[in-house]
Amino acid sequence: MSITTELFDLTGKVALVTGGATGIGKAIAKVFIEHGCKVVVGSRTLANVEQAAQELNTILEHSDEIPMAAGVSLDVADDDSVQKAVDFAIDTFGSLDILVNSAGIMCKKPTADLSADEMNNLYNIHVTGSLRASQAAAHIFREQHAGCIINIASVASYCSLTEVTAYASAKSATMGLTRSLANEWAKYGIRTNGIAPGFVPTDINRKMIEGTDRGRRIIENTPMARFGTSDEIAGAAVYLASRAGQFVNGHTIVVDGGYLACGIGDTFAPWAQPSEA
Ligand SMILES: NC(=O)c1ccc[n+]([C@@H]2O[C@H](COP(=O)([O-])OP(=O)(O)OC[C@H]3O[C@@H](n4cnc5c(N)ncnc54)[C@H](O)[C@@H]3O)[C@@H](O)[C@H]2O)c1
Ligand SMILES: O=C(O)C(=O)C[C@H](O)[C@H](O)CO
Repeated sequence: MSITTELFDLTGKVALVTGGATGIGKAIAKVFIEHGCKVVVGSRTLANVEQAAQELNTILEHSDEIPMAAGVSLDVADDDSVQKAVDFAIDTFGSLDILVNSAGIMCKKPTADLSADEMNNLYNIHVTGSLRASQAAAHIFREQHAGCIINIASVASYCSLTEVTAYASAKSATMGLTRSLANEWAKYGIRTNGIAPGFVPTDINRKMIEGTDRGRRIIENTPMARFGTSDEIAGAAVYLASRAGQFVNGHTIVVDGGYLACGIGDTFAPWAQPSEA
């Protein structure tokens, strides 16, 4: 094995990926397996995670004989369910080294109509859900004085996007959670970082951005002039989880095709665009 490969090698590691049956979480599970990591994918519907695990087990030759993936029913809004998922990872693969908090939901509506319940629900899934899973995993990480937590934030952690106030608030808090865990838990050998993806059409946002004016404006404001793919987000997770990222702690890496860097003041303000006449 070359030195370069070893730098990113995850052989012998075990990861739990919340929301790992679809989208970005599933892509992270896939690239982890390609780098030697065993992965438990967790999501609310058992049939979905079992199907995802079955697919993930076909990635590597012979992985059906030595399974690299397993699925567990997981609701990050429920303490017991989160603890059971962590226990499942230990029972199935013998350890837990990496937690990826990718579970998420969207709520799009004008802020004037946003209810406190909707706001709290988004916060509960994205922020408190990540806290629950991180606390459960940290029991294991502290015993072994090693562990890596990766929280999936968003470009919405950094800038305003129209009519996704609950989501953007929760994603901003995700970055705060990341910094706090990085600060408090480094002494236990735990590193906590985040990834802030740009716009990737997945179940969470496809209807909002594929073939819509909103999507067109996003692409116009992205220097690479396209949406990203889940696979393009996943590489950052390998970097953060492997020896390559072993001194990185408390940061959120933006992977957005240049969206945040290019000046997005007019992104969602069509009334501010110069007239075509
Ligand atoms: N797609 C994007 O453009 C984009 C951009 C930035 C950040 N994100 C974030 O990336 C993460 C993954 O989203 P995605 O784009 O892959 O969408 P996705 O809808 O494919 O993935 C979200 C997953 O979370 C699961 N989930 C929802 N509630 C859950 C709960 N209570 N418990 C357990 N699992 C639950 C869903 O079933 C789904 O599998 C989310 O946190 C999302 O906010 C996505
Ligand atoms: O605001 C939009 O149009 C979105 O699609 C929101 C994205 O899904 C959001 O940035 C994902 O974190």
